[in-house]
Amino acid sequence: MTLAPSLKLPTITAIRAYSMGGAAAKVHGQGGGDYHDQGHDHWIDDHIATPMSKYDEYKQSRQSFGINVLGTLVVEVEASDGTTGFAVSTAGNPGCFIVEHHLSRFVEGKRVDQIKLIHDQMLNSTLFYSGGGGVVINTISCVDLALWDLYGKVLHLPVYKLLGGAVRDTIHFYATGARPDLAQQMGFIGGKMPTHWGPADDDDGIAKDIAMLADMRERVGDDFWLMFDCWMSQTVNYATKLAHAAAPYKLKWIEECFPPNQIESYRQLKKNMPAGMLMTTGEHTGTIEGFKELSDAGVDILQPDVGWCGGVTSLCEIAAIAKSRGQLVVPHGSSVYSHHAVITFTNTPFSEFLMTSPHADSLRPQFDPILVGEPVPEGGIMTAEQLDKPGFGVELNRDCPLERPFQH
Ligand SMILES: C[C@H](O)[C@H](O)CC(=O)C(=O)O
Ligand SMILES: [Mg+2]
Repeated sequence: MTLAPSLKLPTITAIRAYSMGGAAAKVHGQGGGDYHDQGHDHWIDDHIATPMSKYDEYKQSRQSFGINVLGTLVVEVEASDGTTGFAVSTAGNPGCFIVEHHLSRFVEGKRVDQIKLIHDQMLNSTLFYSGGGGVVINTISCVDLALWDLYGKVLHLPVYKLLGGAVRDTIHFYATGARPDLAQQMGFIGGKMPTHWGPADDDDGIAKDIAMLADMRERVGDDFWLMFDCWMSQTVNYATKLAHAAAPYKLKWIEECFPPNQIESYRQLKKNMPAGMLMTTGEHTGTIEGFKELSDAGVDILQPDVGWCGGVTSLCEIAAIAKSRGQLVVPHGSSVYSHHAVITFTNTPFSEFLMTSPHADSLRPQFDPILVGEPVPEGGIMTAEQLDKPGFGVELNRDCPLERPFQH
């Protein structure tokens, strides 16, 4: 078959990987693709419950145990017609090594539309060291996103149009941060707060997080959604007690109570949940098999991070798993990479906006400062028009302190 002349697509001539921030860098606390790499006076590092909270010395700050060691990974791909695409995720220098010395062989020389083939080759060739998740899958996700960006930029189409087009004109957002009451004033439909206490604090911990919820419910009134994000910090018993204590305050969902592979814990919690409250998780799950297991366990909302689950190519597969079960897929906040996908999903009625302003009191683009032109919801809403630019509609901010630690 010969393609129409206009459809003769260029090939990929080069892939380059850069890092910013993280433990290997001289400059820290900027944000970027590793949104946990913020300054010290930031809500996202203020005594949030984690699996490390059982150690007193790691209770106060997630940076103290290394949540920001990886830093930002930037992957840039260049086509034979001179077009470039790029993406960012969380993988820093280790990601740069994997891209330059391993994944580059599957990318260079392929046509810009061969994304699914490259995706399959990246996943299968890394199975012997990926463990089905973590920094390897973050890296593969970043390459996948860069390829979609390049494809859109070559065709002069936004990624959401390449994926089949928008199923709605707008995306409505809830906000994650320390101040749901301020998010309400900004037009968001709900607010998700981190829990600050966990099983090591026992009933006292539950009482303190419920006091925070009660105070927030008082501020926002009855109809605004409030949710808890538990960042893998709990046990089934603790999560069950917390969920029941939160029910009178109309907690909409309880998120990521356990580490990603504790499928049995999710199955148990689902059985114990108060009527009407949702159980959600998925941001640290890196395979479609993992999402199938979470779906089987009865998770109500699957929450893949498109930068950590295999990219847009995997996110579409995960959305299909959820759809086949009547479950929702509401990705973990990942800005444009998520917006372009979710506007095409029938089972994503709303999405997440992660507040990266230090006090969660103003709108700051999630991956600030690494993307130029990163859109933010206006009045809690984003329109399809805001996404109507080639690729993911953003450019790389070359004023950021990018390093290229490896070259092939
Ligand atoms: C606030 C949470 O601990 C985490 O930093 C972000 C997250 O899990 C989410 O947005 O969901
Ligand atoms: Mg979360």
